[in-house]
Amino acid sequence: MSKKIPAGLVLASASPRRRELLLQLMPGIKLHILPADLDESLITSETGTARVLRLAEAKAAAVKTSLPKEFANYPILAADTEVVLKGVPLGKPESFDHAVALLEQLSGCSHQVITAVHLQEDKQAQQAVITTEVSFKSLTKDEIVAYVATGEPMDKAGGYGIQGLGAAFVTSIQGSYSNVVGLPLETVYLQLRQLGYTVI
Ligand SMILES: Cc1cn([C@H]2C[C@H](O)[C@@H](COP(=O)(O)OP(=O)(O)OP(=O)(O)O)O2)c(=O)[nH]c1=O
Repeated sequence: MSKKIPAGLVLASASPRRRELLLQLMPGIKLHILPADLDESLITSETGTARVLRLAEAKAAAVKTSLPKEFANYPILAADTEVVLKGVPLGKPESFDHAVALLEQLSGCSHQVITAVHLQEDKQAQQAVITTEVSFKSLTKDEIVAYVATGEPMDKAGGYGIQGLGAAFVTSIQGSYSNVVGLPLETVYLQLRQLGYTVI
């Protein structure tokens, strides 16, 4: 059977984690990284699921309009990750104190990490939202402040990174690990297959 492998892929993301995860799935792929410059401020009435779907689709649409000619036929992959606590999307920390406040809310509780993935090829689009349940141990103020001082929380939804020092706070996880880091690989794999591509 002949394999259909994409000649290249456009990753509509500034996230180094998404780049690394995608290369884990497709080590030889020619990647064109084109971050979308969007307003990602929280809309208070919007659910987490609606938000991640809207943003993942908007990121793909934004880069589609500015693609250099040589990448015009490549599939476009975009994603958005959000941390949701008791139904409320938390966003990313806006300051040191905000990061401390977010981690105080996550302390001793379970929350959901949701990622929407949008894979676009020509007029065909694959979309999915994946949820992972994550539980945190109870945190002291001192450990929260020391963690925020490392700088790790600042560019991450919910103010922590499970792939970094943040792992020290996680007591359990139910669902996809790569989803928490920003790109659920089992979903990207399925979406690529649905477009007819062979990955493995
Ligand atoms: C919860 C959690 C989030 N994150 C990251 C994944 C995402 O990169 C980020 C959520 O913000 P996003 O807006 O989804 O992504 P981004 O701004 O980093 O990149 P882009 O929009 O250009 O694609 O939080 C971790 O790296 N580890 C974690 O444990």
